[in-house]
Parts: sequence; structure tokens; C-alpha cells
Amino acid sequence: CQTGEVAADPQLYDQSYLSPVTIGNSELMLDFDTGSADLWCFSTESPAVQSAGHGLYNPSTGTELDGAFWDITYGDQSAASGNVFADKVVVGGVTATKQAIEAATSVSYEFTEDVASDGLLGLAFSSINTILPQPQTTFFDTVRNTLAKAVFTVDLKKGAAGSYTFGYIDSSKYSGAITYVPVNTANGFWQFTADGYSGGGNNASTGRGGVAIADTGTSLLYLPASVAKGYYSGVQGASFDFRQGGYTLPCSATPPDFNVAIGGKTFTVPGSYINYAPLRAGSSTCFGGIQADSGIGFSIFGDVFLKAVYAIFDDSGSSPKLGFAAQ
Ligand SMILES: O=C(CNCc1ccccc1)Nc1scc(-c2ccccc2)c1C(=O)NCc1ccccc1
Repeated sequence: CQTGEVAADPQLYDQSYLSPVTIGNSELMLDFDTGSADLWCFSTESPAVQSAGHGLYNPSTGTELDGAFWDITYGDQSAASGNVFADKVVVGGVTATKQAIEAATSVSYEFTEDVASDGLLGLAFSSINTILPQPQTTFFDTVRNTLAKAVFTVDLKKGAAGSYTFGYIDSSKYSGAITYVPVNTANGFWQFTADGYSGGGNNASTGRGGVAIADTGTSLLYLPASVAKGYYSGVQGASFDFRQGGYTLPCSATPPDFNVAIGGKTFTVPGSYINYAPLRAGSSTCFGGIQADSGIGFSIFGDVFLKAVYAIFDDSGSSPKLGFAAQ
């Protein structure tokens, strides 16, 4: 009965959180991503011009999955592709003896430039794993039956190291009760329904909720356009800047707290989390932590929301469920 815990280290402005993972005999820093289902990493097979500065997986310790390849494109059009090996993976003491490792033979510049990240560890459902001709399981699905309880938890923090646990819920990480909601796995995400929103200007259209996913791999909180518009209508100096592709606000602003009703419980995102980051170093204009989910098809509860709660990703019952508790 395995259990384990691993640190989640915030990158600049909490843009992403990285965790140490042992793959074969390399230790790499991976971005744990509940919004995708591929475990991929830079490798000795990646072109040097693309992998400079990154930790590399050396497939010599693994067994190649003949004829298997992978190719993934994310919503921001960043992309990676390569071939597949089976190798040992250890996360916080939890061991998968034969995990599909997707070794990159090509990555887009966004990944090359993010030198702190050596790849991603997908924690969405294996149904959206991109390996062809036969999709493989995520790390969580691979070790699930060996865990004390088929759950993992997410405790991200603003500007400080948080943690992921596997196989147990850490009662010291939250206060009050855990509120559970059902998960719809049809799209391969940890997808749930939010009941409603409040806070900010004209109370951000309280009452109308919608379909959302819990996504550690996305930095911000993407909400229905009407909710985002309503929220910023109460923030002095905030506006939708189409050149920046979203809402911006003065870095000197203290935006109001934002409340989300889920499972009949209200969770609050402190306003300071919504003054996200300067457009570029030294700018006095900041990008908003709440943005419109237009064109995505659902809302994305990314790190701006997740760092305000303790989140439980529970696949231990007859159907998966998500739990949220106040940190
Ligand atoms: O793709 C994910 C989870 N992985 C995030 C990630 C991590 C590292 C590098 C790149 C991406 N989540 C989801 S579910 C649905 C979308 C989406 C977003 C915008 C348009 C269409 C689909 C995304 C996604 O791409 N998230 C990351 C992101 C990047 C830029 C803007 C918004 C969201």
C-alpha cells in the first residue's frame, strides 16, 4: 500500500509549479498537470538546440515501446512529440515499475524557453493520452491499485512551495469539511459543475454557474465572459486589452475577493491572487488572474483558484469525484 508526498515548487509569478520525479536514473523537474494525460520529458533524443538547459531522460535505462509515438498540442498552441519507453518512475516514494515515458524528439519554443521545466506529468484521465496506436496510462492510473487509497491531493500556494500527495488525504492541509462534487470524465478532464460566482463589480453575475475543469497545468482562472466582465467592472483602471489578449489592471490595484460556490459551499479567491503579474518586468500594468473562457468550451479552474483551496482528486469509489476544502 503505497503513499507519498512531493513538493510543488512555484516558478516566477506562480506561472507553473514543478516537482522532482525520478525516471530511470535521472531526476527531472516536471509540471504536474491535471489538465492533460501525457507524461513527457526532454530526452537525450531531443535536438540539442531545443533541449539546452533542460534535464534529460536517457532512454538507455528503459524499454522502447516499438511503433509507439505521441504528439500533443495545448490550447496555447505549444506542442511536443516523440517516441515512447517503459521505465521506472518514482514520485515522492511512490514507484511505478513500468510507466510509459514519452521522450520528446521535438518541442515548441515555449518549452525550450521554460528552462526550469523538464516536461509534464499528466494527471487527467488516461482516455486523453495521445500515444498511438495504443494510448497508455498516466502515472496515477499506473500506480492506482497499489495506493493505500486511489486518490491524489493538490495543495498549491501563492509564492511558496506546496505539495502533491498520492494515496492519502492529509488532514493537516485543510480546515473545515471537504465538499465533494461528481466528476464527468467524458472529456478526459476532472470536470465538474460550479454553482455560481460572486464578488467584484455588480457581484459578477451571482447564481449562474457552469461546467469547469480543475487544472493544475493552467496558471489562471478562466470563467464565463459575463462573469469576468462583471468582476472587473468593479476594479478601478481594469479593462479588456485586446492587444494583451485579456483583462489588465494597475499593479497597484487591490482587486476584490472572488467567491465560487461549489457543492453548496463557497470558496474565496483572495483579491491579491487576481492581480497576477506585470505584463513584462517593470511594467505598472498587470495581467488579471481571472480571464474569459471564450472559445474554450468550459471554464478552467487553474492555479489562481487551486492555490486558494486544498483539492482532492478521488478515483477510489464507483465514479471519480473532486473534493475541495478551505486551506
Ligand atoms: O492543456 C491544459 C493543461 N496543460 C496546460 C499546459 C501546461 C504546460 C504547457 C502548456 C499547457 N489544459 C487545458 S484544457 C483546455 C485548454 C484550452 C485553453 C485555451 C484554449 C483552448 C483549450 C487547456 C490549456 O491549453 N491550458 C493552458 C492554457 C494556455 C494558454 C491560455 C489558456 C490556457
